[in-house]
Amino acid sequence: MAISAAAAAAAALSFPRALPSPLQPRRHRHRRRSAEPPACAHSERGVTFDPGSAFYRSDSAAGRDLAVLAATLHRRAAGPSVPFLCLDAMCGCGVRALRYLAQVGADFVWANDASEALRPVIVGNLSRFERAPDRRWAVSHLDATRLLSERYLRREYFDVIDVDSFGGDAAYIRAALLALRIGGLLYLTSTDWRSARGYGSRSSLSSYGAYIRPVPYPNEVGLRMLIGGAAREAAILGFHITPLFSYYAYHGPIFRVMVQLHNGKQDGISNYGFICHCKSCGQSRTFGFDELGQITCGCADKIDPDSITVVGPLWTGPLHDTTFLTEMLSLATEWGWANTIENGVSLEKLLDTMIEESDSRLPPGYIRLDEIASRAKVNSPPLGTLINSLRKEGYAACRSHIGANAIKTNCPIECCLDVAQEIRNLR
Ligand SMILES: C[S@@+](CC[C@H](N)C(=O)[O-])C[C@H]1O[C@@H](n2cnc3c(N)ncnc32)[C@H](O)[C@@H]1O
Repeated sequence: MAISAAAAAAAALSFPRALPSPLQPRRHRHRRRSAEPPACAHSERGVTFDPGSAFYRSDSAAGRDLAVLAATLHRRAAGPSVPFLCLDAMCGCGVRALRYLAQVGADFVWANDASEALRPVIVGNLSRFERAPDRRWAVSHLDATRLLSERYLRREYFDVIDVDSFGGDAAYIRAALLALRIGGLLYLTSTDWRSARGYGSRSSLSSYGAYIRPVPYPNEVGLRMLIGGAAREAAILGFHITPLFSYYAYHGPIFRVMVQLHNGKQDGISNYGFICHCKSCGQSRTFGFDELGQITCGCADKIDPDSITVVGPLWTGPLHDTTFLTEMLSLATEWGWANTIENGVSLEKLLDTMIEESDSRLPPGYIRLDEIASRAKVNSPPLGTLINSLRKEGYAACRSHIGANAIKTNCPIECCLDVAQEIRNLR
C-alpha cells in the first residue's frame, strides 16, 4: 500500500521530539480552549467535540468514562516523574484522545485512525482544546499494528493504549502489549458477539484461541474470551496480565476489558482453563488443563455426553480487581460522575455491581432467574430476596452487570433451587 505524505510524517514523530522534555512532564498551565464550541458539538462529562463523519456512539460514553477513571488512577499511581503517555490507536473523531488529555491530564496523547479523511475532525477536536506551541498531542493515519510495532521498535512505550476497532481486537493485542510500558493499561473492545455466543466457534478459535459454544451466559464468556486472548498473548511474550475491570454493554453489544501488563511469565497461565456447563442440571464448573480428561458433571445424567458443553480455554479468574474498582468509584464520586445517569447508565450502580462481581469466591457464569424458576418449578423468586437468602446460607451471591435478571453465586444449583422453593413456600 502506498504511504501518503501525512502517514510518513506521522511515522517519523517520536515522543522525545513531541514532548518538551521526556523527563519533565509539563504542568499544563496554558491550555487554550476556544470560547465557542462548534454548533454541532457533542459533550461527554463537560468535554465538547464534533463527531463529524466519524463513527461515534454516544451510548459508549460509559465505557469511555470507565477508561478515563482507570487511566487517571494509573497516572496518579505512576507519579509525576515520568511523562504519562496515551495512545488512542483507532480514534474515530478523537473523543477518547481528547478525554485522556482533558480529564486524565496525560502529558502526551497520540490519536491514530487509519482513515485520513477523518484528519480535519480529529485535529479540529484536539486543537480546540489545545494548540501549538503547547499542544500535547499528535495525529497519525497509520494501520494500528504498524504504529504499535514502530513504537515498540523505537522503545517508546505507552502507559495507556486504547484499541477500539470494528469487530474484534484480537489481531492487535500482541502489538499493543509490545508497545505498552510494564505496568501499563490496555483497553480492549470487541463487538464480536457471534464468537462470544458460540455462533462462530472456528472464528473464536482462530482469533482468541478459544473454542466457544453456546452456554446460558454468553456475554460473560465474551469478556472471558477477550481476557483469555490477552493472557495468552502476554504469556507468549514473557509477560502476564490481570484484568482491572470487564464491562459488557447491551448496545452494540460491546465487550470491553481493561488489563494491566506485568513483567514475567507465570508457570503456565493462571486462571486460564475451561468452563463446563451441564444442560441437564444447569451446573457450571471450571477445569484446568491438567484435568482435561476428567471433564464431567456429577449429576445423574452424566451418561448423556450431549448434556455437557465445554468452552475454552479462556479466563476463569475474577472479572475485576476489587481494590481498583473501589478506587474508581471513589474517583467517580469525587468528580460528581457517580450519581448522574448518562445515556441510561448510572456509574455508581454499575461500579457497585462490578465490585460485588469481583468477589474471588464467585465462579464464572450466572444463572437467570427464569431458569431457576423453571428448574425449581416455582414462580420466579425476587432477585434481592434470593441473593439475601443465599448469603444467609453462607454463599457468595450478587447481581450480574451483564445479565439483568440473573445472579452470580458459588451455591451449587440444587441448593439454589431449594432456596428458591423455600422463598416461594414462605409467601
Ligand atoms: C469503532 S471506531 C472508533 C470509535 C472511537 N474510538 C470512539 O470511541 O468514538 C473504529 C475506528 O477504527 C478505524 N480503523 C479500523 N481499522 C483500523 C486499523 N487497522 N488501524 C487504525 N485504525 C483503524 C476506523 O477508521 C474507525 O474510525
